[in-house]
Amino acid sequence: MVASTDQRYALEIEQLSAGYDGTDVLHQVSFVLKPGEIACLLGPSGCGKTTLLKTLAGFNSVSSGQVKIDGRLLSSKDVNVSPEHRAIGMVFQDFALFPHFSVNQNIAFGLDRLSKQKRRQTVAQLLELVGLHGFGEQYPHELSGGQQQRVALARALAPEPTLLLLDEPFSSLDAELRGRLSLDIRDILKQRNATALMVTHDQQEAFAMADQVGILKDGNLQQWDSPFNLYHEPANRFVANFIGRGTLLEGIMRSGEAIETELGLLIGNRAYRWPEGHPVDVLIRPDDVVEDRNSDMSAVIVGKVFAGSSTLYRLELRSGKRIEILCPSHHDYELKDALPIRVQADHLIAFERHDPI
Ligand SMILES: Nc1ncnc2c1ncn2[C@@H]1O[C@H](COP(=O)(O)OP(=O)(O)OP(=O)(O)O)[C@@H](O)[C@H]1O
Repeated sequence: MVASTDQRYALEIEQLSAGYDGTDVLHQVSFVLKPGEIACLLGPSGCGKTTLLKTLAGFNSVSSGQVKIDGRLLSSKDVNVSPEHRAIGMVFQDFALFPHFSVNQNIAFGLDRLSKQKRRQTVAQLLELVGLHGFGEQYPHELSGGQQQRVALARALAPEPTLLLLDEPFSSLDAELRGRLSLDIRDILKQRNATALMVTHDQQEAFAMADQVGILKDGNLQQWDSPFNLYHEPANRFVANFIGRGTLLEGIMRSGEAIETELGLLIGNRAYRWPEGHPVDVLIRPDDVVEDRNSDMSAVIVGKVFAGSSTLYRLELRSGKRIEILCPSHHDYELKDALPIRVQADHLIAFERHDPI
């Protein structure tokens, strides 16, 4: 095994390509996780999220690149440390608790090396941590889905793995429970200073839980960044469309930071790299547009989704292009009303448009 000179990272993935039967599904994926960081992988179905977790866990071989955990080389073309020697914990969507073991026995499963007393102590601490004090003698079938998932987490954390992998751990739970549990689990992981990588389909969940989020498309990592940056600084059109809501509006550069669009001359508050006259597409998010009774620009309401404290309106512009706007829900409009609007954005993301107008 090769010891890394750089011990700052819990996980280092460098130029990793891996797949099945000689065909790569992941292509030169690189990112790092610091100790105690939580990251999520997002991407369309089939993009390779689970394959990446399986490769990190040691179930898939690597065709090129390498995986290091805590500075230890675990996977490369010539090295493949077996799953049980990787110090990795795993939590999957179907919990996979042992049905004939009590909660205590499930959590103690990977703790053979500890003395009986230490084992009992560790299990009690973990039960407390996951909010299941007093449930130790119960069996999995006597617990709710959320409680079972907490036991699965406690079991995975018990041997103090260097890295925890979670594959859609909340997907079989209802929406409300997922929301609560994801925040609880973030707190639990942070209290343990655990380093974790989670696959999810749910952007809100990823944003709520993760310090870093990776966006995969066709096995290629598009961006590895904080949730804030993914939303506000998407690296390309794919990320811009995939993350959050928004519309790409056609525009023409009028100066270093001004773009003419059908919503008027927009000042992007950033230096773009294109010359005057260059065609671009500007990303307009629902929070970039506000209602403004003094504006002489309006758009027709063609859709309305009430969401309690706010309402999302879909508006049709003169060109037929649709944008969305988020309004406080006490500002109530009807379909077909003309809503006066103004673009109010701190900064605007634009992409070069290759097609001539
Ligand atoms: N055991 C396997 N053998 C061969 N190909 C596989 C195997 N498992 C997955 N694949 C293929 O690898 C690609 C990536 O699959 P993977 O399960 O990693 O995607 P995913 O992003 O996790 O998808 P989802 O979001 O639908 O769970 C897909 O094209 C899939 O068909």
